[in-house]
Amino acid sequence: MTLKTDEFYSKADALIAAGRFIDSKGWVPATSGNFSARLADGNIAITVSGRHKGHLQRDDIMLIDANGQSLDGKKPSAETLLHTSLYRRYPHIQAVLHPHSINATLAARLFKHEIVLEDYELLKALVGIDTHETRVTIPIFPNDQDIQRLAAVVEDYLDQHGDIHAYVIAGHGFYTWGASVADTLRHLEALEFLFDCEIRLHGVKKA
Ligand SMILES: CSC[C@@H](O)[C@@H](O)C(=O)COP(=O)(O)O
Ligand SMILES: [Zn+2]
Repeated sequence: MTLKTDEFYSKADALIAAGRFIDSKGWVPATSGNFSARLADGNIAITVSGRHKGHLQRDDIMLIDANGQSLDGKKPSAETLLHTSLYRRYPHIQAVLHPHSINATLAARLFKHEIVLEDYELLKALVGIDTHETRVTIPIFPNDQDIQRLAAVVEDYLDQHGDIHAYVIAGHGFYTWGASVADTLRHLEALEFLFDCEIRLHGVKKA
C-alpha cells in the first residue's frame, strides 16, 4: 500500500480549497472539472472521478503515478491523461486545473479555433507576461470522448506551436496549469475574466 505523505495531504488540501473557490464562481457544475498537483517523487495527487469538485474531502483526492495508474485503488479522473501528458512534457508544471465554465464554453462557440487575447492589463496575471502589449493565443480543440486521442491532438499542437498558457476544449471547458496550485488558480481566474471580456465584446452568435 502506498503511503500518503504530508506533502500529499498538503497538496490535496490546496486542491480542495481551489475547488471550493472555483465552485463558488460556478465554474465546475455538476461534478465537472478535475484538478491535480505533482508531488516531489513524480507521483500525482488528482481528483477521484465523478466527485463534486466544490465539495471535495481528502478522500476525494487520490494518488496516481506519472503514467496515470492508480496507486491507491481509487478511480482517477476520466481525463487523467490530459494531466499526465502536461506533466510529462513540462517539468516546471506542478499543478493542472480544469474548469467547465460558461465563458470557456461560449468562447469556443464564438471563436471556433482560437481565442486571441491582447491589450488587457490582466494578461500580466499569466506567467512570463509583464505588459498588456502582449498577444496570447488560446487554442480551441474539438471535444472528444477518447481522451488518449484528445491528448495526442494537444501534444501535436504543442509540438508545432510551442508553449501556451491554456487550451479550451469546445463545448466542454478549459485546461490551465502552473508552477503551483496558487499560480494555476491565478491563471484560471484571469483567463475566465479575459474570456468574459471577449464574449461581451464580440457578442454571442446564434448557433
Ligand atoms: C459531469 S460531465 C464532466 C465529465 O465528463 C468530465 O469532462 C469532467 O470534467 C469530470 O470528470 P471526472 O472523471 O470527474 O474528472
Ligand atoms: Zn471535463
